[in-house]
Amino acid sequence: MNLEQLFNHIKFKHVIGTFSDAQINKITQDTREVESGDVFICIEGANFDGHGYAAQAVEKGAIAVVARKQLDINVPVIYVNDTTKAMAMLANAFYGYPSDKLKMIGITGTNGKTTTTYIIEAILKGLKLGSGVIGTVGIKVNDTFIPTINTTPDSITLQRVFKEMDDENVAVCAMEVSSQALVKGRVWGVDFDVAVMTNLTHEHMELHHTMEAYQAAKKLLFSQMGNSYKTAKVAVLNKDDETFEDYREATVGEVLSYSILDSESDFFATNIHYFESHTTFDLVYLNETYAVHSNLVGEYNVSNLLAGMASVFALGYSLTEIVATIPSLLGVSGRMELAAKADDISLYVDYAHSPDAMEKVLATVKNIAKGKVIAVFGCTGKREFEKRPIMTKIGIEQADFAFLTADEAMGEDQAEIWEMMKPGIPEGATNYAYYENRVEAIYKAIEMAEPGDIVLMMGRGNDTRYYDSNGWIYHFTDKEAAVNGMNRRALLQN
Ligand SMILES: CC(=O)N[C@H]1[C@@H](OP(=O)(O)OP(=O)(O)OC[C@H]2O[C@@H](n3ccc(=O)[nH]c3=O)[C@H](O)[C@@H]2O)O[C@H](CO)[C@@H](O)[C@@H]1O[C@H](C)C(=O)N[C@@H](C)C(=O)N[C@H](CCC(=O)O)C(=O)O
Ligand SMILES: Nc1ncnc2c1ncn2[C@@H]1O[C@H](COP(=O)(O)OP(=O)(O)OP(=O)(O)O)[C@@H](O)[C@H]1O
Repeated sequence: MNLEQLFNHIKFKHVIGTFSDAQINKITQDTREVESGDVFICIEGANFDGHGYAAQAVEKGAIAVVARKQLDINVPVIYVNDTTKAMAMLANAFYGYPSDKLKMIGITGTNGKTTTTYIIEAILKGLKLGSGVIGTVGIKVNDTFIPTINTTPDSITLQRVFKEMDDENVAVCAMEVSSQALVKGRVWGVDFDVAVMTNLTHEHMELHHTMEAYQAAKKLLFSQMGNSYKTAKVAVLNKDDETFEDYREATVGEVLSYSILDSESDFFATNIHYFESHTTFDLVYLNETYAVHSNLVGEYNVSNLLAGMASVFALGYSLTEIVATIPSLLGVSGRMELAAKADDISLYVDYAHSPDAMEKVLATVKNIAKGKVIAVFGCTGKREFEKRPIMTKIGIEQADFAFLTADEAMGEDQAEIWEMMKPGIPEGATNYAYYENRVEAIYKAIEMAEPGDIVLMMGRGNDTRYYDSNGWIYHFTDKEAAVNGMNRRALLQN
């Protein structure tokens, strides 16, 4: 594709300079990635203004630059009034509108997005369909894994990945859509066939400031889904969540509701039985009952399973076949994952880092523990300060004993984080201890555990990168600390 062909896809523009016939190598918004033959797009970000990098992009071989502000450079400049919108339009055009060719499921909500994408992936694999996943854990194109920085990447990365998915015969892509991505236009031009809402609770206030703004941000996924009945669009909505009516009104698509409380919902889970390592329930859809067996535990995962099954069903696949695939999912990495088990003590790692997720996972663990529930958790640095006492309170009130410690401090002073956690300690509570060092907290929790107990490490899931108070970044996983802690316990006992 040459410059003329690419920029024909933008209606309102002012071009300074003359386009050459050269083929475009790629489009990018980052000078650190610029190669000869690229088109560079200037984005005004949170830290830098891309316009300041335009000259550097030309030095590195950019053959055209898209800008909003006046530039003095010796390659054609395409002026537009919104470079982020232009970036989404150009990325779609450059990669040939690949999301139109895939079946796209977008999942939003505070908690449960990652889990739901992996439920969908397992169903797709069970149905022998090519599958794509995009989210917090990374990108998967069938079985090829690609690491990412963002839960929902920028529009260029997205379109490039969709193209790759299409080339690799992916039939359905399940992607997490963060509220930040919706607000910042990262998913502009993504043709979702199905949009899913898990739930909405207090999170990400550093960006949205109020719950109303946060709810409005997530609603964009539903209001942006194609306003046409030529291709079927479906909104899969959680009837147990307060957003249900609001989001139902926002979409022109057909709605499939799901619930574990309301028998009037389309996908209704009843007769639910919770076991230590699996869950069974009856799925009722239009008076037909399907027996579901899942290796995921916890009430919240029944909701996630309903969302996952409804999403694939919305694309036209047989519900009987979908239900038959559910046992194939053994678990989701870092989400209630058994990290170690010995002496009848089970150690789980989980990604709960919001008050609601903590409540849900602690309730689940209390349900299955034969003995005590010993929790280990902290609060992330540099964000969501108001969550800190709330999480502290929940952890101490719900666990039999809570080891409070550091999560990723992200360069913030851990002593400061702890000061903000302290007001959440319930009056008179004695069932907690604070160890600044997370490894020490995990070891102490393991030391305390007796047969029948569960140690639950929350907040980090399967994260491998740890960014501490001093600004140092190094490899650290809760799972490895748990295994080492169990070995240490065995040594201490002998
Ligand atoms: C605050 C925010 O949203 N930041 C995102 C944003 O970066 P930014 O606005 O800070 O960009 P910037 O660093 O100021 O740079 C501006 C422009 O100059 C360019 N530049 C910059 C430096 C240089 O040397 N050369 C150059 O060309 C940059 O490429 C960019 O185009 O655009 C980047 C590219 O798309 C994102 O990777 C980055 O996400 C950062 C890593 C981030 O932490 N984002 C969070 C807030 C986020 O989006 N989180 C959600 C998930 C949340 C959840 O559900 O838990 C997510 O979807 O990941
Ligand atoms: N439906 C749900 N409702 C409430 N809590 C949930 C739900 N599903 C999972 N959780 C809890 O939230 C944690 C994170 O789950 P998951 O990674 O699936 O959510 P997410 O929406 O992708 O989160 P993030 O946006 O932080 O990446 C889990 O480890 C579990 O403790």
